[in-house]
Amino acid sequence: MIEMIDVWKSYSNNVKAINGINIKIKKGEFVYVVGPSGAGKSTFIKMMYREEKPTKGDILIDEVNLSNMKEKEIPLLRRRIGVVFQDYKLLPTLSVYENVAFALEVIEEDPTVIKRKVMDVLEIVRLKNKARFLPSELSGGEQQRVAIARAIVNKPEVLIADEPTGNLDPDTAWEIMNILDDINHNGTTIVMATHNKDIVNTIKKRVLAIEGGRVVRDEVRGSYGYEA
Ligand SMILES: Nc1ncnc2c1ncn2[C@@H]1O[C@H](COP(=O)(O)OP(=O)(O)OP(=O)(O)O)[C@@H](O)[C@H]1O
Repeated sequence: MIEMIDVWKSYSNNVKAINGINIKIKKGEFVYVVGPSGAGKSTFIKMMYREEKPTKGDILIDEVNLSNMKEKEIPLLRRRIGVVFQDYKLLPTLSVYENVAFALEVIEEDPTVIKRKVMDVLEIVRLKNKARFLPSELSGGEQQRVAIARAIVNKPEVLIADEPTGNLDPDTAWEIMNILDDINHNGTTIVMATHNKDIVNTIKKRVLAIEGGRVVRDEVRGSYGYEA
């Protein structure tokens, strides 16, 4: 369902971040993206939701080619792909409920449908009881759970996570992983960049290791392979 064919990415400062990547990710897979700092993991991930455009090559999500996608088509793509970041990126003046509902309001969903969908998804991340809270009134793990709820409320086919446990203590990181694992078991494809050695070595999944903008390892039930 996700395919990269001979993908290259140079930034305007001439940094060559991705240097010829060919990969296929099947529907329902869970893939860890690992590698040293500066290896190109974030760039690889950003190209999957068209935050960055490849300099060369094709990126296909099902039949849609992101490389020649028009700007006006991007919002439709973002409905099919949920994204979670290390720093949550919640809107600070909106409540938990409003942060999640926002993703549906922008697509003009019916208000009663919005309410049902938001409460359903807050149930999945176990935050129904904090729906009226502001992000600043939540712990880091709770904020990340809101961000996950927002990312999955549109029922995307793919969930992309860039270091989702990077700011969290080990126990909270495990809690987030268990939620991501549940979401994956319900059929959502997950691609997650991470530096968390314990998680990668314990919850075994496919591992793509990137170094110098190339895939240097692709293992079905891989290990982290670097010192933490
Ligand atoms: N917007 C940008 N403009 C110019 N260069 C960039 C930009 N973003 C990333 N780079 C460069 O591209 C290379 C790959 O960066 P990237 O953020 O993809 O690595 P990473 O593997 O995610 O690193 P980390 O683990 O530290 O987050 C680095 O040399 C980085 O400095």
